[in-house]
Amino acid sequence: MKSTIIVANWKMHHGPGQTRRYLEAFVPLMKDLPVDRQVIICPPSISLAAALEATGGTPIKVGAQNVHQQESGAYTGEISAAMLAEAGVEYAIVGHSERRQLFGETDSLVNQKALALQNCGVLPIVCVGETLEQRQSGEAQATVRQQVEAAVAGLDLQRLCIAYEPVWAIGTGQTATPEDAQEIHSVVRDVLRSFGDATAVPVLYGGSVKPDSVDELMAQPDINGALVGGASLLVESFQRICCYQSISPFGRGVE
Ligand SMILES: O=C(CO)COP(=O)(O)O
Repeated sequence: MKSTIIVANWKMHHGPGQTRRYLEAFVPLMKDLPVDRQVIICPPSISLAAALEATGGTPIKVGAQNVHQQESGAYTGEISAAMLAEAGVEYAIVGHSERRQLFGETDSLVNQKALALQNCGVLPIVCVGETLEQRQSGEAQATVRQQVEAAVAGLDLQRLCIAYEPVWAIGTGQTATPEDAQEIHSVVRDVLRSFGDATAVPVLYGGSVKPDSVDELMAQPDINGALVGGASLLVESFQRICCYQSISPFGRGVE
């Protein structure tokens, strides 16, 4: 896997036509993408085919935003991991806080979904993160630790991404400070160590990532990429995020 992974989570935005128009403009801009970066676009399910077509033959990958945990059956409105794989989708987000909060997804369900994806060769991007209440009551680390432990059970660490998205930072414009994010990322890494090769798993940060906050976040030692919502909806801002300039921790100049 590439050393830095930048994922666009479009949520419920951009139908097939808008997806095509976006990618027609975006794909050519990615010719300047540094070689260590992987860009993944996660559109709504209805736009996956358009995204796959528009990114075919380019280094850009396509991911889904959700999956059903069962192989097949009477689950009206749902899509299986095998169907995603058959369509050419290589990644899928699972356990996003919006799914946990609005659709009642539990840690155990997130784990089942991730297992279903790996069984079909689709790489899960498992989201974890504490609420504002949990942070304010000093439970951020314990919450994330428990979410990662539950989500990762039985998974192959060589084919997995984790995304730390503090719920209070999502869509609020309130990004975690690089230091706060790094602190939780190192907790995630610590939990992963008890499951195997923790260095194999990219740990992404999500929550109000913007072109002007990305550089410092990505300079943290345990942050391996970004999961971007609002700022991925416009070509220009997402291009700036994807092509951020690495800041060397030793080369930030004099304060
Ligand atoms: O939820 C997110 C990505 O999955 C983050 O969304 P925002 O970047 O809009 O805060």
